[in-house]
Amino acid sequence: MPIKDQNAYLDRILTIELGRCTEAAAVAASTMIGRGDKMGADQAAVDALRTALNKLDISGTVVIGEGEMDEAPMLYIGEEVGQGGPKIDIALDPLEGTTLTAKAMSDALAVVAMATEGGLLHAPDVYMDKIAIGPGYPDGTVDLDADPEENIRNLAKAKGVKPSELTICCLDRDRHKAIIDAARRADARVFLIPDGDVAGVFHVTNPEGTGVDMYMGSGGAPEGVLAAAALRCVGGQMQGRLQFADDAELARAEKAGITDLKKKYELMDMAGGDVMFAATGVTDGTMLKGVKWRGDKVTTQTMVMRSKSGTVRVIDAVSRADSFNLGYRG
Ligand SMILES: O=P(O)(O)OC[C@H]1O[C@](O)(COP(=O)(O)O)[C@@H](O)[C@@H]1O
Repeated sequence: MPIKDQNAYLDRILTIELGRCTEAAAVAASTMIGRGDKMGADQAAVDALRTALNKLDISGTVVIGEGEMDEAPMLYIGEEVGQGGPKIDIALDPLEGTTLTAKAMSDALAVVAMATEGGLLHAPDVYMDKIAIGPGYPDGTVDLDADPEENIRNLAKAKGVKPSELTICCLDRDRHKAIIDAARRADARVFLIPDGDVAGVFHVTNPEGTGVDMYMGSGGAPEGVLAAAALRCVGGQMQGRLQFADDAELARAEKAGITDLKKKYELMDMAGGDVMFAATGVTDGTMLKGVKWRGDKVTTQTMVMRSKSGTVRVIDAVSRADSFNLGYRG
C-alpha cells in the first residue's frame, strides 16, 4: 500500500516507537527498584534508552537530557541519536524519580518527548516555577503571577465548586511553605508528593481519576518541559518561569540560548510544533502501573500520545524477559 503522507505516517509510527524506548528504559531501571542506589538506577535507564533511541529512523538531537556534554557521557544535551531521517528534537528523562526508584516508592517513570525541530524549549538544568491546570477551563483561569489564593478562587469559580473541593499538588519541600499555607488558608486540600513533578503536573489532566485540580511550585525546568509536552497532547494550561540561583546557572541559561531570563513561558513556548510524548511506569503510580517481572516475562504499562491527533494510548505489554538483555537478578 503506498504511503501517501510520509510525515503523517512517520509521526504515527514514531509515537509507538517512542513507547518502545521508554519501555526499555523503565524495564532496565526496574532491576534497581528498592536497592538504595539512585545513580545506578539512573545509569541503567540511560543505557537502555540510548540504545533504543539509536535504533530509530530519525536524526534526533537531545535538547533536554542528562546534562552538559562535559558532565554526562550519555544522552547529553546536543548528542545526536538515531539512524538518520527527519530532524527531531528530543527531551528525555530516562528515570524521572531516581530516589523514588531507589526507595521503591510510587510514581517513578521513564519519560521521553519529541517534537519537530525547534519545538521544545531548551531549558537548562535549573528550577522552574510552574503552575498547571487541566483541560476545559477558560484561558487565563490561573496565572503564575497571581497569588495562590486568587488562583484557587478563580479555579473554583471556573469549575463551579467551592475552594474546599479543590486539591492542589505540590512537591513536599520547605521552599513551598508559602504556597501550602496559602492553599490551606483558601480552604483547598494539598497533596504533597515526595518527588516526581512530571507525574505531579500530569495529575491535573484527569482530576476525576487523580483527585488533583492544580499543580503549583518549583521543580526541575527540564521536567517542566516534559510535563508541558504531555499537557500539549492531552490539553490543559501551564506556565513556567526559570529560576537562577547563581552565576553557574546563569551561564547554563546563556549556553542554552535563553536571552529573556524573566520570561513567563506559556505551554506553546515550552512544547510547540508537533509533539509526541511517551512515559512508562517504573514503580506503580497514579498515572501508570510499574514494571513487573513474572518468571520469564516482564509486563509494562506505557502511555503514548501526540499533539496532532490528541490521542492517548495506554499500552499494556507482556515481553519476554530475555528480550531486554538485562540478566535480571531479582
Ligand atoms: O528535589 P528538588 O531539588 O526539589 O528537585 C525537584 C525535582 O526532582 C524530582 O523530584 C526528581 O528528580 P530525579 O529523578 O533527578 O531524582 C523532579 O521530578 C523534580 O522536578
